[in-house]
Amino acid sequence: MSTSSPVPFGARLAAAIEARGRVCVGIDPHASLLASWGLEDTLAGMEKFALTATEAIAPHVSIVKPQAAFFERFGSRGVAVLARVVEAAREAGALVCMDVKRGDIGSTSQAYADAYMDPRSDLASDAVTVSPYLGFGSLDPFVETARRTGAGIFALALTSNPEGASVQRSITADGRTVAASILDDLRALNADASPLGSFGAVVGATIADPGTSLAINGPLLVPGFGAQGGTVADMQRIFGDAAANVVPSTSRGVLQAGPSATALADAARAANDEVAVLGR
Ligand SMILES: O=c1ccn([C@@H]2O[C@H](COP(=O)(O)O)[C@@H](O)[C@H]2O)c(=O)[nH]1
Repeated sequence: MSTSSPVPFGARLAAAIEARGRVCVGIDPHASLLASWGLEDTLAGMEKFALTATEAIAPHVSIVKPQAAFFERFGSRGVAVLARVVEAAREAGALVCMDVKRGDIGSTSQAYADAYMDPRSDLASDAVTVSPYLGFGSLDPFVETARRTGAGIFALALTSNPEGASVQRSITADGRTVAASILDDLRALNADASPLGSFGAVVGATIADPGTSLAINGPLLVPGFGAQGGTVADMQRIFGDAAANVVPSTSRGVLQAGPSATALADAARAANDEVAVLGR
């Protein structure tokens, strides 16, 4: 039996970005995209969309981000397709961030961590999005499971939707914003990590001034690039010196190029080229 420790997510992500670029492409089988691909809004249509997109895009990017909701809406058979997407992405050499935004009381969070981070589950991914809004400490099971399995987390800090600010920019009893306190907690988890910690934040490409340091020595998953209007210039403004740790994420911006596999691959490569400036 091997006793070697798993390579942490942060180190694996840093190497993947070096090899394949920093863009993350979301696998989001929206009903509207199925229609534009000429597919029916059925389980079979969703399966065709998700696997075509994953097989075309995953060989060209460091990481993909399936949005679980678009699979869950087809019930258990949709979740089975999600497991196949995870498998197909990994076979193509891409990391997988499962976008499920989970978080609950600690004992329930452990069950979510088992589902999405433990290799014994067919939904186990390299990283998972988590919600810290039951208190950062409620994420401990995700943190401990990540350390044990070599997975990572992305905690929602400053999300791309305009409604997020009403909670995330609220001032806590110690005078920090809620988002700043989440970022501080992530920075502490990443304190000794090199080249990159495994405990990341979600920060939208559509936000105004973050109002706090985004340097957490961990990855910054940045949705809102593309269809939601966020640009490379926005990311340079928002992230400043932390831009080197940014993983811009776009779903519809690439997926709308389908159903041609060649066009999807070209769109993924173009997105990668567009954001390459962030690391320089
Ligand atoms: O703050 C957040 C957190 C997550 N998302 C998710 O990212 C994609 C965005 O899709 P686009 O088509 O590129 O707009 C989607 O799955 C969201 O649930 C986000 O947008 N903002």
